Amino acid sequence: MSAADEVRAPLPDVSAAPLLSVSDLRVEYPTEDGLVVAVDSMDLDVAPGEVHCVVGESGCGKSQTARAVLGLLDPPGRIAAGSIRWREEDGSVTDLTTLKPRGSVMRRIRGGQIGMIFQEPARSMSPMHTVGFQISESLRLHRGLDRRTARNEAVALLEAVHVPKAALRAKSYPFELSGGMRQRAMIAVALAGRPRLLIADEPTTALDVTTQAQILELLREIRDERDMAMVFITHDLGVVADIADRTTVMYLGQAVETTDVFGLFERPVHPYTRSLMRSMPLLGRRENTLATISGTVPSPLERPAGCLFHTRCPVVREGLCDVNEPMMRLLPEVTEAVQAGSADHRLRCVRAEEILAGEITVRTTSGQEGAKDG
Ligand SMILES: Nc1ncnc2c1ncn2[C@@H]1O[C@H](COP(=O)(O)OP(=O)(O)OP(=O)(O)O)[C@@H](O)[C@H]1O
Repeated sequence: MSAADEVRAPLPDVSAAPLLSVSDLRVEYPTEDGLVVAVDSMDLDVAPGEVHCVVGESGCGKSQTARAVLGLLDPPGRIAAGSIRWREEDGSVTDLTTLKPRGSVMRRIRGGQIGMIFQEPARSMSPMHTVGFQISESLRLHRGLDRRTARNEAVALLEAVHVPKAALRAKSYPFELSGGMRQRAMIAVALAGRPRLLIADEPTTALDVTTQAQILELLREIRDERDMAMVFITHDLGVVADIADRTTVMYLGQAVETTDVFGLFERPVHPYTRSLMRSMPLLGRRENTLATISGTVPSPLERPAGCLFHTRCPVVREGLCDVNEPMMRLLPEVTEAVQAGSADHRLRCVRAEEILAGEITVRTTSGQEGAKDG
């Protein structure tokens, strides 16, 4: 059984109006060395109730995309182009890029309708206040509860995320808790506003393997119990196999392939996605050697012309890939893809048809796949 087979079915309906729709997003940082383009032409649609994983190597713009959505870019970072459309409960749509990051509307959405958890609880929890106080404050701000009700509800939330002796732990400061318990407390804070979307940025990366599995299990349970979607940022394909409904693969600030979890594991097409899949350890993989992706990620100060991946691509065609900037488009072999359940498989590669037709295969440096053409 492949890793993807273990993911629960059925997948959420992606034809439903997206809850979150990031379109053509560009995030820039003017620096002394020049303009850093952290995110460019980035698209990301999240359907109601789906777990959408965002994967890619370090520095590819996963966190910057999430922080742009949350209005949490550090100065001098700025959204230079694009839209971030958020569907409100009443069906109306708000473009989050038009809101003041610290304004009242954004504060109502962030931490309320959109919850967030990070790798480091210190980024979303204060070391100065008890865990119970922080959950209560969120309950009061986003749900208008009075002090006493909020206190009781905070303990109930800690119980819901399986913190033992919740009433006692509510009186603890974050630093008094173990890593796993702190992560659970942070999840309780995030859930206090009854979010319809939870943005989780590498929430399990710093944890040991056992605790990581427990937190993933908790997140799955929460998603199934509450009507909540999740954007889950990770560089770990094992985590993707465990939790994702859909996945967007990012390279150098943009989405290069987006597909449901079956498409990702059974039928990845983009040469970068294929290389990435070969380079990451996965439970149950038969080969015991891992490939490396040749070359290094170009500097975001000097982004290549044409396809951003062409400088490392094993099937680059000179005169084509280094010239033409590929657009995001639907998988060409639509009929078969639809039958396989990947109706919304999109990617950014001008050679996708040749790859799909088997005219070229993507060779990685460990050489598990042979090339029919170069
Ligand atoms: N304050 C800043 N000033 C300049 N560049 C920045 C700043 N913050 C982020 N960047 C750049 O934005 C790009 C994207 O960073 P981001 O943190 O989103 O990557 P990531 O994919 O989340 O990586 P990781 O997995 O390591 O967290 C990187 O090239 C990074 O150097």
